[in-house]
Amino acid sequence: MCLWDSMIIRYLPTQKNLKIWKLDKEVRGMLTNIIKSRLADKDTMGYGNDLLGLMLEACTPEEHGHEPLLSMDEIIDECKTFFFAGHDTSSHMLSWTMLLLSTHPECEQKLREEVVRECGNEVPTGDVLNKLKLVNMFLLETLRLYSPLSTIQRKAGLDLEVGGITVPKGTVLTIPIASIHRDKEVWGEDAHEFNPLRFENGVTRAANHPNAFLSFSGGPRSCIGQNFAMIEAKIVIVMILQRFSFFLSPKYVHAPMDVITLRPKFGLPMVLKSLEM
Ligand code: HEM
Repeated sequence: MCLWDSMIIRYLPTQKNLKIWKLDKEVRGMLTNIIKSRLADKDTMGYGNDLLGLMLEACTPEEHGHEPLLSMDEIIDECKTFFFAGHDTSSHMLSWTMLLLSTHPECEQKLREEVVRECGNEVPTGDVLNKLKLVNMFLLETLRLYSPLSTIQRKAGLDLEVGGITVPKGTVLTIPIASIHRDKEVWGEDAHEFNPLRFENGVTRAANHPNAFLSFSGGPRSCIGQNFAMIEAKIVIVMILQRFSFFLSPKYVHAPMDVITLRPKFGLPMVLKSLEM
């Protein structure tokens, strides 16, 4: 198929396109309704103290004396970006964390001890989260072995040379995060093994190269939500460890599947037991 054909096909009413357009219309409709209700409640409730609220505030011409900085369509697109970039990535990180916790019961116990020591049965505060070194190392090791994004791409903006190879301007480079994360030359002989302690001295000292850990990418276009994602994951894991012991259901089939994000193909059936009983 030539480039022209592949461009044209996006506009034809194929079954796939009809589904895409229908879903896009639904998502846009949903977001438009949320935005409309924020605008309607503005005088009594303000725009809201979340990202959408901040965007709406920045775009209010009457308050800033200029044209809106973002159009309604752009605000909707930003909402979509944040939702899709932040939802599946975080939820799959949590799935893999639960898998590794249940297959490493000795770690589960150590993490629970840390959680009980630092925050008892309370909901963790920001200060407490910073003290959870083992939980942090566990999450990083989970991300290393099961990075929600297995590859990212970059387009060379100019002719350049990488590792002795000439890369012409315009070349699309795929950065194989999953392979780099399991490379013995980078992580040592135990690269394929689960060992959270490798992160004992921080992310930059865990491998032979300071930027070897790439789950959130690196540089100026790295993940803008990485701190949020780590805080969110820590809170969830702490609250589960406080309440439940768990093990993997015999029905679990290990089949990581890479569909934009890396997910367990057949889900993650688990058996949870309340610690209060
Ligand atoms: C474990 C969770 C997450 C992982 C593994 C992850 C991973 C990544 C990676 C690898 C990139 C770079 C993509 C590329 O260059 O092609 C990225 C970008 C991005 N992420 Fe995340 N992310 C996570 C959570 C989040 C959350 C919670 C949010 C928002 C609340 C978020 C928002 C974004 C946005 C907006 C970008 C684009 C940044 C830009 O292009 O400047 N991510 N993420």
